[in-house]
Amino acid sequence: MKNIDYTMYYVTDEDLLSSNHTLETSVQDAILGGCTMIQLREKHSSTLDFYNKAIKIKAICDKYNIPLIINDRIDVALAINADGVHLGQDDMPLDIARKIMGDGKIIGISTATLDEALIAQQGGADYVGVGAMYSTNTKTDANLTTINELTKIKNNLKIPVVAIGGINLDTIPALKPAQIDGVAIVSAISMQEDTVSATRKLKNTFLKQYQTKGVIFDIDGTLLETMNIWDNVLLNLMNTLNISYTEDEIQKIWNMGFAELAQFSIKKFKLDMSVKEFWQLIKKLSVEEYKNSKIHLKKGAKKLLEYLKEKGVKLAIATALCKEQYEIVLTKTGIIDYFDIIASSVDLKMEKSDRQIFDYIAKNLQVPNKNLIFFEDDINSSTGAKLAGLKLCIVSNKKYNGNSKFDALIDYKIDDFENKLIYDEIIVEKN
Ligand SMILES: Cc1ncc(COP(=O)(O)OP(=O)(O)O)c(N)n1
Ligand SMILES: Cc1nc(C(=O)O)sc1CCOP(=O)(O)O
Ligand SMILES: [Mg+2]
Repeated sequence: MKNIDYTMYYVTDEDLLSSNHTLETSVQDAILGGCTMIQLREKHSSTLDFYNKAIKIKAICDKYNIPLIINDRIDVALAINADGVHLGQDDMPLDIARKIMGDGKIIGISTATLDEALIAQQGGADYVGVGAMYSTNTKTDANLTTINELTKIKNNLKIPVVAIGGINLDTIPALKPAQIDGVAIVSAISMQEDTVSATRKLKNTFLKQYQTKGVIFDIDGTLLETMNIWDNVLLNLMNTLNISYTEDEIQKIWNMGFAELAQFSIKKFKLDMSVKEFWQLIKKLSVEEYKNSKIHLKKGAKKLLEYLKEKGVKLAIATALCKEQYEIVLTKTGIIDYFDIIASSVDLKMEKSDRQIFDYIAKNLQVPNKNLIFFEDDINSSTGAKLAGLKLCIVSNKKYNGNSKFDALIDYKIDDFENKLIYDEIIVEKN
């Protein structure tokens, strides 16, 4: 099956756009706000206009690697090589559409009942759009369906289920019992001036309905108070190499990854060493420091790990430390056995700014991405988690300056693990 994220599915309607937007800016901003899929729905355009718009929207979707679905028109979908088409009960029959489109394309089918949904699945649909959940001015001829029917559909289908019709910040929480794969939205995105923020709020509200079934922790600065150790590592690094960073540079260093620090230092001090040799030196110095120093867990960390284990929540680590480093600190602090998987970005050659490492952890834990939360102190290392559709909780750490560009990605912010918010809202849901 095609690996598509249906979480936040923006269905366009040019007539509804807020006056500060064009179709293109609206789609681009929805994507920046976390929309995972776009449907171009043009009910009044000529074929030429539809085609021209589709070409432009395809370029935006390709730029961000977001799937583009064309509403109703198989010819337009094929002409622009869209990812798929969405068909209603009165549109082209599914079997014919599949013959024309081929197996590689996504075909979504509108359904209002379990019977329709089962027929769509049997006929080879890739997903179903279920609605209208609530009456809506955007499509006045849609039959209403209930949350109960939606839940039945989700429980009886293997293919993804998205809800449509009157979905907004107020109605999303009611969808929770169905635990569907995503929401398809027109007006609650199109009509907003601040599309980025509106989309983000809708997505976060939707993601909150997923119970946390797995928690991923970063190590340095998040689970462990190891930042003073890294002060010493930096000092020893400067002494060993006979170099000196300015105060300003030291501030910036806390926001850099190891590779970036190596490249920066080698260039600045014209060091006669490779990035690999620089990393080996840091590794050696940090291993010494980890071995010789007292290492403290962040306040409340042990209690939280015990609590999560008892609740059957899967636990993982995503760290930039390699095995030799993390084994020392996790063993010294007595927490190494809590984790079902420890993923080192260095050992796996995957960046935390990329979603790959989070997809890897989710697969190994056998927990869907939507049910995972990532605790991290460095926002720069958190973009991958958001790209993978995880919830994100930042554990404040004074060493990191933060980055306003990424601030909007944060779902929760805490100072340490004693914060009641973790137990009352982040991990345990209040019904
Ligand atoms: C995701 C999704 N679900 C349902 C629809 C409605 O399709 P349809 O019934 O064909 O109505 P129109 O959108 O064509 O007016 C949809 N477009 N997307
Ligand atoms: C396009 C569409 N299809 C529906 C269905 O029930 O199949 S409801 C709908 C319109 C959804 O718009 P809004 O998010 O503004 O309510
Ligand atoms: Mg249609």
